[in-house]
Amino acid sequence: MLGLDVCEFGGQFLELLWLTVCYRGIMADKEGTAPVHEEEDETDLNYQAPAQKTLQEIQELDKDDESLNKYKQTLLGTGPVVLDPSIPNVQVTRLTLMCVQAPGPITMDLTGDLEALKKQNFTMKEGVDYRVKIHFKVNREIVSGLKYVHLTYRKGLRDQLSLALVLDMNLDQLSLALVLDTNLDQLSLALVLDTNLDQLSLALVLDTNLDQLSLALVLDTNLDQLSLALVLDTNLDQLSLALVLDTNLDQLSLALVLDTNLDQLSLALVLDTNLDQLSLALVLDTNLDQLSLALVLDMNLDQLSLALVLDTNLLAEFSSSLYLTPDPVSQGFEQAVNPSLLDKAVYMVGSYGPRVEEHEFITPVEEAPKGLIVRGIYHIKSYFTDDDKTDHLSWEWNLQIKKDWDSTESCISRLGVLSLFSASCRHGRPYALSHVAFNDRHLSTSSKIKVDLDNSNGIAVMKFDNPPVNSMSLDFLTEFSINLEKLELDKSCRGVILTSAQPRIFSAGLDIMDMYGTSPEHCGAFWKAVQDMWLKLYGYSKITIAAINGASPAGGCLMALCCDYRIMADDPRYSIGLNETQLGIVAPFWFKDTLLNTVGHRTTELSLQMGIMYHAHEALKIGLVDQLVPEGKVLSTAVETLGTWLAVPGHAREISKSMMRKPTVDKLLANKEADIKNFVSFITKDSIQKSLGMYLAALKKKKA
Ligand SMILES: CCCCCCCCCCCC/C=C/CC(=O)SCCNC(=O)CCNC(=O)[C@H](O)C(C)(C)COP(=O)(O)OP(=O)(O)OC[C@H]1O[C@@H](n2cnc3c(N)ncnc32)[C@H](O)[C@@H]1OP(=O)(O)O
Repeated sequence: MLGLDVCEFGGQFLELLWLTVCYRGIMADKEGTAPVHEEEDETDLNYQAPAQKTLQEIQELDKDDESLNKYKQTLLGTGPVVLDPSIPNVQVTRLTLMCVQAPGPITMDLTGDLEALKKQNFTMKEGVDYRVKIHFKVNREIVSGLKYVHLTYRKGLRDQLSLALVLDMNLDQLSLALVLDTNLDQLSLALVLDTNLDQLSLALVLDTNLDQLSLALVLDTNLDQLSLALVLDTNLDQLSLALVLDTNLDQLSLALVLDTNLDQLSLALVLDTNLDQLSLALVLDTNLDQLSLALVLDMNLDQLSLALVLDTNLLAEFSSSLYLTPDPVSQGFEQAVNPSLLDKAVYMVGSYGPRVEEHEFITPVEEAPKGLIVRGIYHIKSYFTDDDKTDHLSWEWNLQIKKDWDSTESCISRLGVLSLFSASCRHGRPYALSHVAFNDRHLSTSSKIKVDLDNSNGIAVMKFDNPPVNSMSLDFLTEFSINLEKLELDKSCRGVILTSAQPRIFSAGLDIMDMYGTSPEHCGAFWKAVQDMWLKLYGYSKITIAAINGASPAGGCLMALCCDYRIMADDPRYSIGLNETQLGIVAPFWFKDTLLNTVGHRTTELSLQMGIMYHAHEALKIGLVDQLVPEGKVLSTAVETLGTWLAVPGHAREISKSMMRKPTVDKLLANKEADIKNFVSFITKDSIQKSLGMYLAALKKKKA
C-alpha cells in the first residue's frame, strides 16, 4: 500500500526508528503549571537526550522522500492544529474506566471543573477487570515521553486503631484486659476476664483478616467446675455462632452470639454471674465503614461499674489536609504526611505529534481489589506529565470499590465509554441492552443482535437478528457498536464473526426509514452512529470475519468489507455490493475508500457508478469476497478460518492491520463533523427524499 519494496521499507523502518529516538529528546511544551517532581523509580543510566528538534525540523528531514513523508504525516500529523499560544500544547480531555461488566459508562470529563471531581465518587465493583483510557489532544509541538501517573490512597483510612483496656480490682479480685487492634487488613480482639470470686476466667480471642476469621473462647470456672473452650475458624464467606452456657452452681450464664458475613461482623457476649454479682456484656459490631464496641461491666461486691463505648468510622474523612497537600507529588512528602498511600502506578504513554483528533491511551488490564476489607473509597491523584516533568494536567478523584455496581449512578450525565452512548442519550433514544454476562458462553440477549462468545477458543459470533431484513437502524447500529466495544475490551475474546440469524439476508444495509421523512437532527444522529460503527469495525484491533449467509446490499456490503476476511454462501440468489446510486444517493468517500482498498480503483469506479450488486461468483472474482462455501458451511468455515488467523502472532498482525487501515480511518476522523453536515444537507434535499420514496415504493411493489 505504501508502494515500497522490502529493502526500501527496511531502510525506512530504520530511519523511523531513528526518528523515534530523536522524538524522545524533543523538548516538551513548557506550558502548564508547576513541574511535577515525581520521584523516579528507575535507575539513572546517565542517559543523555539527543539534541532537541522541533516538529518543523523533523518534517524538513528527507522531505523529498514521499513515502517517508506520508509515514511522518501518519505519525506526526500534518502540523500544528492550534496556533493560539494561550491554549496548552497538550490538553487532557477525559478519563474513562473501561470495564466489560460495567452496566454503563464510567467517564470523567477533564475539561470542566476539576475541583468538583474531588468530591465525586466513581463506583466500581470489586474484583472486575478494568483498563483506564485517557483522551488527550496535542495541538502544536510533538510531546515526548508522556506518562500517566496514578497515586492511590485509602481515603481517610487510619492505619491503625488500637485500644487496650486493663482493669484490675481487688475486692475479691476482678481483672479484665481487653485488647483491640484493627487496621485495614486485620481486626484482632482479645478479651481476658478473670474473677476469683471462686474463680471465673474467660479469654476471648478474635482475629479476622481478609481470608480468615479465627475465634477462640476459653471459659473456666471452678465453682463446682465448669470449663468451656471454643475454637472456631472460618474463611469469612459466612459464619454464625451462638453459644449459651448456663451453670446454676451459684449461677453463671454466658451467651455468645457471633455473626459474620462478607459485609458485617457482629459479636455479642453476655456474661452473668451472681456469686455476689458480676455481669459483663460485650457487643462488637464492625463492617468496613464502622467499628462499634460496647462493653458494660457491672460488679456489686462493693460496687464497680464500667461502661465503655467505642465507635469509630474507619473510613471517615479525618482531615482533608491529609491528602490535599500543597505539593502533592513529592513522594517523600506523601509518605511522611500520608501513610495511606497504597499504590503508585506509572504508565508510559509515549510520544505524540499534533493532530486535530484526540489521541487515546489505554492502560493494560488491571483487576479491582476484592473482599470485605478492601471495599471503600480510594482517593486518586492523577498526573499527566512527560519526560520534562511538565504538568499537563493533574486532578484528583475518588474510586469507590463496592460489592456490586451502583446501578443508579452508572449512566447519569456522564459521557459514554462509547461515543455512541452520548449520541444515543442526546437524541433521547435510550438503548436497551440487557446485562452482558461475559463469563458465560452465552453473552448477550440484546434485542437485535445475539452475541455468543466461546471461551474455549475466544471466538465470538455476532448474529444479526433484526427482522425482516436486518436493516441497520439507529438502535441496531448503537447496539452493534456497544457489543463490538465490549468484545474488544474483553480479553477472553480473540476474534469476532459477523453473520445473520435471518434467512437469506445478511443485511439490507442502512435502514431507509431512518433517512426518509425524518428530521435533520435525527439524520445527524443516525449518520454519526453509521460513522461510529464504521470507525469501530474498520479500525478493530481483533480479527473480524464476515460470514455472509444472504443478500448484502449497500451498508450490509460495507459492514462485510470492514472485516478482515469474507466468506459468502455459494448461492446465486445472494448478491453483494454498494448499490447506493440505484437509490439515487451517493456512497460517501469512506464507503468508497473501503471498497477501493479491497478491490482496487477500476473495479470501484465501475461498481460505484453503476451501483452494481454482484452475485456470489462475481464477487469472488473481483475480490469483494474471499471464499465461497455451501450455505450450511458458512459459519463453520468462518470459525475454522478464524482459528488459522489466530495462529499468527497477534501484535504483528494487529500492527499490520493498523498500518493498512489507519490512513483511511484518520481521513474520516479528521472530517467527521463536516461529513455529518454533508449527509444531513444531502439526504434532506427534496430530490433525494423523492428518490428514496420511489425506491421504497418499488420495494413494496416488488413484494406485491
Ligand atoms: C457531492 C455530493 C456528495 C454528497 C455525499 C453526501 C453523503 C451522502 C451519503 C448518503 C449515503 C447513504 C448510504 C446508504 C447506504 C445504505 O445502506 S442505503 C440502503 C440500501 N439498501 C437496499 O437498497 C436494500 C433494499 N432491500 C432489498 O433489496 C430487499 O429488501 C432485500 C434483498 C434485502 C430482501 O428482499 P426480500 O426478502 O424480498 O424482502 P423485501 O420484501 O424486499 O423487504 C421486506 C421489508 O423490508 C423493507 N426493507 C428492505 N430493505 C430495507 C432497508 N434497507 N431499510 C428499511 N426497510 C427495508 C421492505 O420495504 C419490506 O418492507 P414491508 O414489509 O413492505 O413494509
